[in-house]
Amino acid sequence: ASYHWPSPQYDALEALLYEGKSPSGFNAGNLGNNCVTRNTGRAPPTKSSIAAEWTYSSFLVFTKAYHDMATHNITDGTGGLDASIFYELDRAENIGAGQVNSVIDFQNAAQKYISHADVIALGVVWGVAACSGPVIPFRGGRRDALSAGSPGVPEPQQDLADHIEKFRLQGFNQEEMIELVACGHTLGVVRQLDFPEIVNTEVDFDRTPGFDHAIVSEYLDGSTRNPLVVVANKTLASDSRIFFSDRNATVQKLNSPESFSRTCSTILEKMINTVPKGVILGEPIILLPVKLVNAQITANNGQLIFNAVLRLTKKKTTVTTSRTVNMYWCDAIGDNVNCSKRINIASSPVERSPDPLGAVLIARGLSYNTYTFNAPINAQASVSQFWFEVDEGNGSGPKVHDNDRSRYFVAQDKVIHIPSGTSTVFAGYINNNLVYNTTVLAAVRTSLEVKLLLFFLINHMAELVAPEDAPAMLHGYSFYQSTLPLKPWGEPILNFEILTSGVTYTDEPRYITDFDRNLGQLSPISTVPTV
Ligand code: HEM
Repeated sequence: ASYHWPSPQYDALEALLYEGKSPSGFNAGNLGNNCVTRNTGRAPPTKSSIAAEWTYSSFLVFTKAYHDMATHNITDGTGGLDASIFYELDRAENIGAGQVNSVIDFQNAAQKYISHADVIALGVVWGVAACSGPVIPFRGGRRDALSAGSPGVPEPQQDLADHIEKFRLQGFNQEEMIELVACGHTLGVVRQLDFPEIVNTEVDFDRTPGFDHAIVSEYLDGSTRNPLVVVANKTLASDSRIFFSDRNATVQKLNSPESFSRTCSTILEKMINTVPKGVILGEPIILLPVKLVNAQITANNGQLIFNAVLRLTKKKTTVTTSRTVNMYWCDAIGDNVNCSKRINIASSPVERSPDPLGAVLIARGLSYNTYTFNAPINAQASVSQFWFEVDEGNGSGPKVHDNDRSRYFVAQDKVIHIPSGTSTVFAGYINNNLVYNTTVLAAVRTSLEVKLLLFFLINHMAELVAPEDAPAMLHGYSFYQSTLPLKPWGEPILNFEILTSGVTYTDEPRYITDFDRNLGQLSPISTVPTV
């Protein structure tokens, strides 16, 4: 199946996987810059520290992903990677306060198109890629459980037969069990806080922070400090029992960079794709070379604007200095409807490179640029279809990107979001959580009789009303406003729903801040006659 716009779920999963852009609006792209192997403790609750939290969260979530998946039972097909972990945190087998924090962070990251379970699976892909491991293929479509699953997480004091049986129930044979434990324990530590009978501080499973075969090479050459091997009380030496359970045959096979990377990619893919019976995962999410990131009608300083953002990927090594990108569009109403007379053109978009890159992009040696158009339009013309032309400036001529000839379109222009009247203001703390007041300004076509106008912000909802001190006129539109106190996590994302006499219009969720940054610079526009 090939990609065709609009595919909002694919777009959301693709952005999260490759750009590290969370559906709750938080940019987790910094994951790619770090392979943090120690949980240094929960950072104080400031906005800037959220990024740091994510860095180790993705890593901690790696453990959580296994713990979540461990509820799978091959006999009846129940359990698996289904985010049931949220209901299981009070179990002894899920010990570890840091882990609870990381799960709550990830809980907030899910949204309309992405389940919590998909975010947990992504944590594994990110965590491994950020630590220079393989890029595990990722599919979306996991479904969230509504209650706890059956217990199944192995614990160090259990004997070998017990562990073999637990992994068998999860769908892994003995060799796969050894692989999974080695691949999991190449990252991270055992903490005194959680396991005082094993360590009296924090001890790494191996000496290298990266995702590599040191976990098995150190074990095989006898230099290992792995707490689950060298612990004095041998009852707790579960890694030792597991690795030696086939006389080291499997760990020996894993003892090279290539075989470790290849085997771990396969076994971890199997782990994140272990889902309850009946859940069907989608195709692997591939990086889109050409992607429409955003398209909406909006306004600034009384000017109606058609805002569109195109994303183009490139190899990090290829520098394209002479690339030009133009946007073409047709009017939706008036005497030039659907380009009956003229085609509109916007040029010189604002070009941006990502800051910073997501882990999976770095691992793939890829980067991207976005091209933001802000074309001034008027309410009597609006926008129907649009498309792009890209010229790399290398003599090969312009290339049309028109969504496989069906072109892109603006979903609706009835209710529009006005970024300049939208703000989040720090309001204080509630139970150690930051609280912001979020004010949202929208404009609605004056011709519509509005019965109810709602906006949604993460899990919150509020009604918008005409503001007392309305901003300057916007021809063809009237303003509506509301303020909502909420505990945001990352950067808020919003969408509107408007009930008029007869029809309900809903717009797509958008990131407030993403969009704010892009406004202000209008694109030069021109027209050519339709031939
Ligand atoms: C018999 C099976 C297993 C046992 C007994 C076991 C036991 C443990 C223990 C005791 C810790 C220390 C946790 C802490 O101090 O908070 C740990 C950490 C960890 N385990 Fe396992 N584990 C097993 C299998 C796995 C598997 C299959 C994976 C993933 C594929 C995995 C991934 C991890 C990771 C990434 C950490 C480090 C977490 C961190 O640093 O925060 N483990 N494990």
